[in-house]
Amino acid sequence: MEEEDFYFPDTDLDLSFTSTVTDRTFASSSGRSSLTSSFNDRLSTSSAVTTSSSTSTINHRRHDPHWSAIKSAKHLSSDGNIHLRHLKLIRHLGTGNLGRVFLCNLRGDSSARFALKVIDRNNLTTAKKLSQVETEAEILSLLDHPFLPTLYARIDESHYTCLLIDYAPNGDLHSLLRKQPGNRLPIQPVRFFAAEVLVALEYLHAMGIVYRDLKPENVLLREDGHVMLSDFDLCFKSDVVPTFKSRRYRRTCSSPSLRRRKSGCLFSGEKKYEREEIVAEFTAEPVTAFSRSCVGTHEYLAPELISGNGHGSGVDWWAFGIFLYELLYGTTPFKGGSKEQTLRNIASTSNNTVNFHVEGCDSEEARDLIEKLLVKDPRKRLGCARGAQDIKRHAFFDGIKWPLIRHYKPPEEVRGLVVKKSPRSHVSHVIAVSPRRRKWVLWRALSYLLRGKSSNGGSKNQSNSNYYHYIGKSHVSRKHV
Ligand SMILES: Nc1ncnc2c1ncn2[C@@H]1O[C@H](COP(=O)(O)OP(=O)(O)OP(=O)(O)O)[C@@H](O)[C@H]1O
Repeated sequence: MEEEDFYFPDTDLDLSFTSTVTDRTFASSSGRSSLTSSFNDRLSTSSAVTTSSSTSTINHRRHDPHWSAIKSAKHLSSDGNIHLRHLKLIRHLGTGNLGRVFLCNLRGDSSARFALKVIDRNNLTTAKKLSQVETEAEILSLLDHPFLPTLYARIDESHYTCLLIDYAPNGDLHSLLRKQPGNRLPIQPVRFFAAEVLVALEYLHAMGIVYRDLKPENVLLREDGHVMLSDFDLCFKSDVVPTFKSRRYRRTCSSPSLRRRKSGCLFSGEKKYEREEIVAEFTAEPVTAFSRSCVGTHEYLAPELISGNGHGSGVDWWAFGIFLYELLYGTTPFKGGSKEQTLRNIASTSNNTVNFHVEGCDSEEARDLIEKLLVKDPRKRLGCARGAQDIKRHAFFDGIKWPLIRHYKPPEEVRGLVVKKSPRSHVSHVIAVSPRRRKWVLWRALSYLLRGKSSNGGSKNQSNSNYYHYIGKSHVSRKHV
């Protein structure tokens, strides 16, 4: 497609957003819309972004080309703010419930590309839609995470509200799924995408934000193949009381040397041992979150959302279960012939009745995790008590070094995923390793680090890059209601 330039007139903006050059690759292809009826949740915090380009530059990514471009443009602006006249629209990326999204860059600086979400407030006919715009702007202004978009500027000019955010050139996961045989992905790419989404949800929950619209359409893919959750207009926010607790948990181990170890090791049979570990855990779940609004996308709605008796952050863990199922099986588990039937199927589900009689993944761990997430009673659902920690510990994610998650290399075997190599990707793949192998890898890494320390005077940077390098080499291993 030929790229066209759109120039913002300095005074009148009315004609600036009427272009219909659409990049179909990025338009949502599912037709699954999110429910927005009875949206009435109010955010509890005051808006952090009220004027144009007021987003703070204390962001840890201030040295990246996007922030540098923003800073230069601000210097050139007489009032120190970004205005629409500073932006050059390149093409239309897609249209959503609230507005249109354009690819753009700053005039005179094509090194950094952005997505500009343009909302014409004159077109928002209801108070509910206006409130959704404010919700999205407010949530975006709070985010600072590699798997979530950064808000570089909010621009309020004339009757437009524009949000300048990260551009994700690899489209969305739903479109990617449609390019795969059977509309499903192999287990390793699923582990990769699911792990990143899990970490993004964990961060949102720690900020007191309940997402409520998880679906492959809202998981965008960055240039380097890593995920970026989008669409925050259905979120709601509550308080979080972070806790730091020691917890005992049992792990199955097979090493015979454990037999000789102290009381923490429970003998259970000839070769298998259960070891009790005491782990200090940080949990920050919005446990007091409560809403009665029925919002989301039919196939992803949790039973408590449909019943309308009130819901909290557990709806995101239910949706995470549906998300995993869809990536692995190419469909959703409660899908009916109509939206009403889908809702009836979800409402009538009882615990442990997920239908796995469809062609797709045969991983027992995956099925077990999905079953534990798709539990009707939110009090018994995995993730609802201690948040993402419990899900991260599930065998499905065995072997993932969570602190290194953003350094994992995106899956290369996925058809249609064009990944630009990033210097950050040191760790080769998200491959499951046995506890024994993991211990060996850690032990080798430790001795490698110690050796490095004595020979290079203990340079921190040197040790870290060696560690990543070492781990890498040793193969650690649809619209609204
Ligand atoms: N940061 C981005 N980078 C690349 N494409 C984007 C970006 N944000 C949105 N898009 C594309 O623009 C389209 C419209 O996005 P938008 O967020 O406005 O609405 P939506 O995702 O369809 O959801 P809703 O209607 O619920 O708001 C999306 O389908 C997506 O493909």
